[in-house]
Amino acid sequence: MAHLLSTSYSIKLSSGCKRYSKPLNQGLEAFPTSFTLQASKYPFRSLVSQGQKPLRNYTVRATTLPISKEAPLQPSSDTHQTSNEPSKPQRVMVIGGDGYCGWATALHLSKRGYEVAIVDSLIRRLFDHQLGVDSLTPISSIQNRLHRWKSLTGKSIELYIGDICDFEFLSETFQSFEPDTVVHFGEQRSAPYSMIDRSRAVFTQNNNVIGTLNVLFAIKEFREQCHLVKLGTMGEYGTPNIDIEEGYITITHNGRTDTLPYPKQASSFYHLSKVHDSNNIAFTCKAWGIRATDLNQGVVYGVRTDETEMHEELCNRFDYDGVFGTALNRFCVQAAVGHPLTVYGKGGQTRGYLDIRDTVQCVELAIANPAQPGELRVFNQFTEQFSVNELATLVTKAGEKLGINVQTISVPNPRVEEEEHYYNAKHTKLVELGLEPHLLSDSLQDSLLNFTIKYKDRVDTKQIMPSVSWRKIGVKPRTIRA
Ligand SMILES: O=c1ccn([C@@H]2O[C@H](COP(=O)(O)OP(=O)(O)O[C@H]3O[C@H](CS(=O)(=O)O)[C@@H](O)[C@H](O)[C@H]3O)[C@@H](O)[C@H]2O)c(=O)[nH]1
Repeated sequence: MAHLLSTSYSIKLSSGCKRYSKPLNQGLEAFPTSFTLQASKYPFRSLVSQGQKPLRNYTVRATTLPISKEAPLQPSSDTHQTSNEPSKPQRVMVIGGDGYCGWATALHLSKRGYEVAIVDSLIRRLFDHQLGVDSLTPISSIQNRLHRWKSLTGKSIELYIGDICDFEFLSETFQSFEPDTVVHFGEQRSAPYSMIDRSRAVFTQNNNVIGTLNVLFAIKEFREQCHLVKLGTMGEYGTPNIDIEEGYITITHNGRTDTLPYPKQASSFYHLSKVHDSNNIAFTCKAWGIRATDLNQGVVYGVRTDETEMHEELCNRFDYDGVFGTALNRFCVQAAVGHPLTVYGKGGQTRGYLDIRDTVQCVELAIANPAQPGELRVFNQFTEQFSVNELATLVTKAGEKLGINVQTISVPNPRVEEEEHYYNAKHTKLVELGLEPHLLSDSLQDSLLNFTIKYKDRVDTKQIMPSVSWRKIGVKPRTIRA
C-alpha cells in the first residue's frame, strides 16, 4: 500500500482553487471549490465497467473546512448533563457522520445539546455509484442536510470533509474542533464489500485499521483526555459454542485464573478489520492511557429517528442491495415489492439485532458515562437475538396483517458461516446505563414494513440477489452490480 499512499499530488478543480489548510468562517457555498485530489488507495479502477475509460485512483482529499463555524450554542434544556458536569456542552466529533448510523447519531447528539462536528470523506456515497446501487430513500447532500437542520432547530453542526487516513487532515480537524469525545463510525462496514475482490479486502483493512490508528495517535497528541467511542461489531466474536460475554472472559487454566479479551473468530475481511482495531485500541489504552469504549454492535434495522423524520431532507439512507443491505431491512423491502425473502442457506444463522433508535441512545449513553483513562470498556450493543428464519417468519406475519402474501426462498449461502449453531450473547451493560430498547415486534408493525411500502416504486429488484461469494474471491478486480 505504501506506494499508493505516497504518490500524492494535487489537482486544481477550478482555476485559483486552493486546498484550505485552516478552518474558514465561510458558509456552504465555499465548500465545493475546496477540493484537492490525491492519488489514493481507493479501488476506483477496478470498478469501471469494461470498455469504459478507466478512472484514476483519486480521492477527494482533506480540506479542514468547518462549514458553519459560528458562536457556540448554549446547551439546550434537554442536554444530557448532570449538575456535577461542566455547564459547557460537550464537543463530540462524529467520524462517519454522513452514513446510516452516523447521520442519525449526529442529529440526535446535536438535538441533545452537544456541540457536534461531522468528519466524513463521503466515500459511502461513492460506493453506491461504483456498484450501481442506491438507497431506498432519496438522501440529500450533506450540505443540504446541515442547512435544513440549522433552519429547523437553530443548531449548527460543523462539517469537515476528508479522509482520516490522511493524518495531516485529521490533525488539523482535531486542533480546530477540540473534541471531548470522538464517536468513530468512519469505516467501510460491509462484509460483502470486503469480500468482492483483493483490492476491496485490502481497501477495507487499510481504511479501517489505519483510520482508527490515526484517531488513536490524534487523541494522544492533541486531546489526551478525549474519550473514544468506537463502533465495533458483534461479528468479532463469531459464533462460539459457549455464551458470549461483553468483551472479556474469566478463564481458569492449569489452576490459574485471569480475565482476558474474549476470543475473536471473525468471518469476513471486514469483521476482521474490527478485530485488528480492537487490538490496537486495547494496546494504546494500556500504553498511553487512552480512554475508550468499544461498542460491539449487532445488525441495525429501521430508518426513522425522532430527528431524521423532522423533514424529508433529513431522511436517512436505507440500503437493501446485496452488498450494503442488512438482513431485516432487506427482507422488508423484498416483502414490499413481492420478491421472495432471501434466506441464505439453512437460515439458522443467529445474530443480535437493534433498532437504529437504540443505536443513537446507546452512543449517547456511552458518551455521557465515559470510560476512565487507560480503560477499554466493551459493550455488546444489541437488544434481541433472532435467526434469519425467525426474521423471515416475523416479516411474513407482518405482511399478512397488511394483506401482503410473503414468500421465502433458500438461496445458496454466498458466505462461509455456521448455519445452525448455539448463540447466547450477554448484553446487559447498556441496559444498566439506562437503555430503553425498542423491540422488533412493535416497531416492525408500526413503521418498518409500511415505510418500505411507501418507497417501493424506487426499488430496483436487480439489486436484491447476492453477488459476492466468500469462496470465489480472487485477486482479479471485479466490476459488479450488487
Ligand atoms: O438477504 C440476506 C442477508 C443476510 N442474510 C444472513 O443474515 C446474517 C446477517 O447478515 P447481514 O448482511 O444482515 O449483516 P452482516 O453482514 O453481519 O453485517 C452487518 O451487521 C454487522 C453486525 S454483526 O452481524 O456482526 O453482529 C455489522 O458489523 C455490519 O457493519 C453490518 O453490515 C448473515 O448470517 C447472513 O448470511 C441472509 O440470510 N439473507
